[in-house]
Amino acid sequence: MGTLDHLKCEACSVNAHRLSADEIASLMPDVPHWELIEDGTIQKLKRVFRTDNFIQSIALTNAIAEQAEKENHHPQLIVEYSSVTVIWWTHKIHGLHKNDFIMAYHTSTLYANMAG
Ligand SMILES: C[C@H](O)[C@H](O)[C@H]1CNC2=NC(N)=NC(=O)C2=N1
Repeated sequence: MGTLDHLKCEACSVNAHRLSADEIASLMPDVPHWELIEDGTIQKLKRVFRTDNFIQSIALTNAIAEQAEKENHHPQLIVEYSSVTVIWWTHKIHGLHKNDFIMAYHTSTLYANMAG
């Protein structure tokens, strides 16, 4: 049970707090297997989820989509026959917000529950 387990996304505005390097470093342990990447000047969280087949990739994608709609916070998804790549960042602030860590945590939980 991590510190992000019971957290929900907050509504994000253009003035929302973009996480500092220290804040990101303190949150990374809560999202094991996620990678911090730089896309130009934008920091993002990325994880590749392996699947057994395309149907499973689509099922994981749909589960992530449902959660994203519920939280009104959406990832970039790359759906392939044996993996789903999930990339989180907050578009409005061109960087990482705590919402991204919350959603990365919940995405990992979805995957773990699907994998059984
Ligand atoms: C209008 C709507 O609330 C916003 O555009 C939301 C939708 N989902 C979002 N998802 C992400 N990752 N970043 C955003 O800034 C964002 N904004």
